[in-house]
Amino acid sequence: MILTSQQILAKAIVTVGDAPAQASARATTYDATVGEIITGGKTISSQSYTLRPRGLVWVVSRETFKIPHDVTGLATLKTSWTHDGVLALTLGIVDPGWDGPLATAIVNFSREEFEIEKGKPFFRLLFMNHEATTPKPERKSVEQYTKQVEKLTKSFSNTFLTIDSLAPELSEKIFGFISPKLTMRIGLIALVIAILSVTVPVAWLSVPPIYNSLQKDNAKVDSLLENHKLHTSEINTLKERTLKIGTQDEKLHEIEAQYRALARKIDELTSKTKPSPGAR
Ligand SMILES: Nc1ccn([C@H]2C[C@H](O)[C@@H](COP(=O)(O)OP(=O)(O)OP(=O)(O)O)O2)c(=O)n1
Repeated sequence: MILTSQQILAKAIVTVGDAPAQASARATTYDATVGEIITGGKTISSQSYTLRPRGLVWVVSRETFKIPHDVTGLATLKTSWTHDGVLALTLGIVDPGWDGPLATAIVNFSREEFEIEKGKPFFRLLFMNHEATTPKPERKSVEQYTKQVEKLTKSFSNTFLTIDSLAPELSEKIFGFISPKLTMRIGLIALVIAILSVTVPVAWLSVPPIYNSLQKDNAKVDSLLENHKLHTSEINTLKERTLKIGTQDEKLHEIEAQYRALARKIDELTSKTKPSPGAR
């Protein structure tokens, strides 16, 4: 059975300091309020704390919860905080026998700053009545619990990773660390790699066709050279033949000339030996 706020008061579950808690504005739950705000191992002394985006802070409730043996509590963050992009890392069960405040780590997941004010509600507590149990009592004062949280937050980050706000910080750190000269060299190397990544595959694809066509061209050149050799030898044979014909022509001319000379002599002799018409 869920306890009503009157039943919560009647069972004296909630106390603030030594005084019993005021009546809850809720019908069946109790709103725990911000008591101490702790970050980086220290308790904040001011009345409020501005939780920046990605910021993480611990909150300890102002109230102490003394849970009877027949009651179990359930703590959850106020919905309006969740709607503002603020979440609690530890919610959960409050066991029978627990006698102390409650605490949680609050993370700002929003892009806006979030104001945490002491005395303002942050947790909603639901209590359920059941058969009596025999739990081991666990008592913690607000001071003890605050000291305990201070100790654990010394080794706790006060920010939570949020990539969009982390990216500018990281790039600032990286490019602040790397000199502009080195940045330029890295840029140039990246450009060369980009160009190679485009040209190498293209070259790789076009080399085999070019190689094949070169081989074909070489074969053509070889066959042309062979033809040229054949033609050259044919031309030489023809030249030799022409020369022979030339010499035969000359000899023919010579014979003709001799023949003509002989014919002339025969004519001369004939004319000499022929009796003149008056000599008879
Ligand atoms: N936001 C919360 C939730 C619970 N508690 C308290 C009340 C619980 O009874 C006690 C133990 O809670 P859990 O059982 O959830 O935690 P553990 O299992 O780690 O603790 P343990 O093993 O010591 O019981 O812590 C708290 O201080 N703050």
